[in-house]
Amino acid sequence: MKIKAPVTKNQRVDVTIADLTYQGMGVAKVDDFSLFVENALPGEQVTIQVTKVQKHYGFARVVSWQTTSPDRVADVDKTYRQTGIAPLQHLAYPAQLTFKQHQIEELFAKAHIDVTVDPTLGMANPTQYRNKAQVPVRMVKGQLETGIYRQHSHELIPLTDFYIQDPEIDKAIVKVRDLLRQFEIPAYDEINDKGVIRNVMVRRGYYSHEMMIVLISRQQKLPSQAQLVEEIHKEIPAATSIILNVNARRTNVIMGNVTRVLYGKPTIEDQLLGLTFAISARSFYQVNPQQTEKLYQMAIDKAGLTGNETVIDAYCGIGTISLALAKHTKQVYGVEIVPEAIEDAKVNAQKNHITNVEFAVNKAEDQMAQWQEAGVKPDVIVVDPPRKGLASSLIDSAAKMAPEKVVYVSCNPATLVRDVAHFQELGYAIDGAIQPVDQFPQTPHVESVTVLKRAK
Ligand SMILES: C[S@@+](CC[C@H](N)C(=O)[O-])C[C@H]1O[C@@H](n2cnc3c(N)ncnc32)[C@H](O)[C@@H]1O
Repeated sequence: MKIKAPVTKNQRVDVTIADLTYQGMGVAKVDDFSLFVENALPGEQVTIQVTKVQKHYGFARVVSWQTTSPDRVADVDKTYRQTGIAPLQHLAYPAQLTFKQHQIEELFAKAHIDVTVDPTLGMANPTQYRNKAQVPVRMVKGQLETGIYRQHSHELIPLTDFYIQDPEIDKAIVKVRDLLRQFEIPAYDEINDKGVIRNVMVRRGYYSHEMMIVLISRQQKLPSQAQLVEEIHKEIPAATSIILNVNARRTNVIMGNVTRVLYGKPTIEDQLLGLTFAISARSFYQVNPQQTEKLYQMAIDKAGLTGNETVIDAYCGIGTISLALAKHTKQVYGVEIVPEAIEDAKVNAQKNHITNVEFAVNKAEDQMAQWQEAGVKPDVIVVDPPRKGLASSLIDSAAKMAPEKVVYVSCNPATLVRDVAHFQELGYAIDGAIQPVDQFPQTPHVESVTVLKRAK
């Protein structure tokens, strides 16, 4: 049945914002037809102008506010919202934390699963927290620029202060940008698939202050490579690792498969919970180090280890959770799909003199099936998957191994709910409250820890 939208493009309407989507957009209803409105908060009375009408919903922008929410932060820089750096910046931080808690509650309620969600653990200073930046390099108005894309586009907005990033990283990006200009290294031209330098990635150790700079190039070698590297090293002495990554493909994936050390070490080091970790360019490492310590401690506490357990850490990255758990238990098995991350994990076990861990490079779902067939009997399984959540077969294998507990570290409550429902079908139930931890302030992303316990 064709639904006739009650509004047309460019029409102005007075509305009260009814809700906030999980992406941070205000929701206005006109005769039950939803309009998504950027920079609008629940309760606000606004005049909106319709910008797009689709079959079942539309989009609008605020023309004027008649009333504003008590949770509104005034005078925010709209670039941070438009680029997706900080889509929730206009919402006061305590309200952001409540928004995240409610998001988990709502998603479980929709699935008819009874849960308690504790208040989100936030940060004292919820800005400048990111330890990693990946910025595109493009020509804008005839000049090489670094910045960020406008949301849902490939239009580069030049930027030097990224607001949620470690300011030392922002400064390093500007220095690299200036050197790229000085050596006249051509920026990548996406439309014609020409040019050289595509992206710059910078990662900085929160405790170590070591910095890794990765130049992502379309070519095997950069023009003036030796001089450029020498100058980067001179300008940024903290850069203990300067890397070239080659990505010659026409793709939105940032890194290619070839990684070459141009200066220093292939890894930088950082510490978490008193352990030292080597991190290579292509390995995952949590972006908010202060909150990561809280998150991991929460996962360790909730695992309730006595020292005698066998634990599986699925999606283990460079072994951060595995090694933090290893100190509290008998044996840990970790699995991860990225080979470089597992190389880091093995080095990290040695660095921290930890011998009761075994790491495997594999798809977690395949490795879990192999462990199950081999008769591994974990007492606890920790999972920390990417946003798409757990493979269904992983849950089946996990349940067959009958661990007492599953500790689920999730960065996406929607897939968490789906996976919890599957575990419930296999005899597991949520134990205690779900704990959200704010890993991504100013953004709508929600991280949490949930414990599932096997029915006796
Ligand atoms: C959210 S990260 C967690 C990593 C680690 N636990 C940490 O806290 O640093 C998810 C990890 O899963 C890995 N991954 C993605 N798909 C996978 C799969 N099918 N099997 C195993 N690992 C996978 C990614 O490379 C990434 O390291």
